Amino acid sequence: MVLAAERVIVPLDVSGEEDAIDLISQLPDVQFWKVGLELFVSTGTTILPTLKNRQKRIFLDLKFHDIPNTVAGACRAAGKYGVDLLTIHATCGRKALQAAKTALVEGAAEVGYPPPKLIAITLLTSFNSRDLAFDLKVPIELPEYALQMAVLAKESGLDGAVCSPQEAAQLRQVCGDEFLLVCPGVRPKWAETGDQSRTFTPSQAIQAGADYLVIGRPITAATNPQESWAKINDELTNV
Ligand SMILES: O=c1ccn([C@@H]2O[C@H](COP(=O)(O)O)[C@@H](O)[C@H]2O)c(=O)[nH]1
Repeated sequence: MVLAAERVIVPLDVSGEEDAIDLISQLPDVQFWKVGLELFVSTGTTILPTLKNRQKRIFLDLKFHDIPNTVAGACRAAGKYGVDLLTIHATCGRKALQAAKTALVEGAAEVGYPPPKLIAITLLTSFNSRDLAFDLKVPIELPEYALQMAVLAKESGLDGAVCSPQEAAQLRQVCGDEFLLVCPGVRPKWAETGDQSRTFTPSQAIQAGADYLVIGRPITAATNPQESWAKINDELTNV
């Protein structure tokens, strides 16, 4: 039996701290929250101690993408907040991924936190095959591209990858059981897809091998977020 509280991460994709705290209070069963670009750029780091004080786990999803020295500096700083998960784009390349991982572990250790997990974005879940081929001019099939990005992350010493649940089974098979797979692009049958292209339902995503599902708007934009959370939990308990 799968419990949403153990496997679902909910993004705080709002622009104000009050709205974020309101969501956290409305959904007391959510243990793992994602802080992404919208909230971080709007309000800075203040939500991080709020989450820690409530004993919540933190996925800091800032999707770093820069040269080795710069991502290393950002990761060293992020490690000092006591976050559990942090993202970087695999397309930063091997040297930047390695430098980022080393700096993140050192930053956390400097203030006595356990090492956070650094996971690589393989290919954003809003992309489809056409976007990859015609806009990015990548001349290989999408699943193979996502797999190669995950392999690069693993070879560079990262802890896992962010991938579409549609690619999770293949990544799991190639990268092994210890490699963390975090999957956005998850949509219950009753939810709108929105800007996500490569989606699976929550139960399909778990069956494909995802460790964590990131599910935002189907919960946070619902008239009754608690009811949506309960429906997702019901679906998962039957997996
Ligand atoms: O490839 C990616 C990487 C990150 N995300 C983030 O996940 C959530 C998804 O929210 P929904 O409302 O469930 O679509 C969002 O914060 C994205 O920034 C992603 O969707 N795809």
